[in-house]
Amino acid sequence: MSNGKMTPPQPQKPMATEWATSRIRTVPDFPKAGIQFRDITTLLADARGFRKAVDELVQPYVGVAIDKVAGIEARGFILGGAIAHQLACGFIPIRKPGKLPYRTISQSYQLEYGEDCLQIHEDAIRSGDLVLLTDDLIATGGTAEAAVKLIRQAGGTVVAACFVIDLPDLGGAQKIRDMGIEVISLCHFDGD
Ligand SMILES: O=P(O)(O)OC[C@H]1O[C@H](OP(=O)(O)OP(=O)(O)O)[C@H](O)[C@@H]1O
Ligand SMILES: Nc1ncnc2[nH]cnc12
Repeated sequence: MSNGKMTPPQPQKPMATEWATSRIRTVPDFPKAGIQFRDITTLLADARGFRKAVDELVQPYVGVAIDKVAGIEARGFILGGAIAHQLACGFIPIRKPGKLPYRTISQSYQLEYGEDCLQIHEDAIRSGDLVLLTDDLIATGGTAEAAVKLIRQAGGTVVAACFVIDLPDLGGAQKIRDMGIEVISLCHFDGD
């Protein structure tokens, strides 16, 4: 300050996304010690919260050319099904290994708390399909990155990726933006 006076503390404005964060439960030390698990089941169980979450995830893509919504197992199925219905698009499940019955393409990846693999049916996407990717949460971005690689390998173009929660300190959203993909999220938790 040039006049030497201290700025008085400003009242914290409620975040625009307070409606979402207030409906998300944090479970400490799940599934491993030190992880603050952001649990969206409490948001999903709330009729207004679930509807608003889906409406806000859909809103930027109304009128945008999208052929398919791809949802990542497991919570991405719940959101992705609703988003695909609202956008009148097809839905593609991106699943954990051994769950899809037909021929698959696989991609392994690192998690915040371990390693895993995702699969997609090799014929789930037609060449040139425009795909909206969704999941409940993006942390390190390893899961979403693997999903993007699968969609691209199958011949699709990822138009955007949308999440309820971003953990920005883990850098995942930036990782996906660096792949040339628009990322939106409804709320974020800092310090994870
Ligand atoms: O950005 P990342 O660091 O990759 O983490 C994000 C992923 O972690 C969670 O799923 P989880 O792997 O816990 O699987 P689940 O859906 O079977 O619980 C979440 O639903 C995302 O899919
Ligand atoms: N902190 C977290 N909460 C919920 N899901 C997650 N996936 C990776 N990190 C997570």
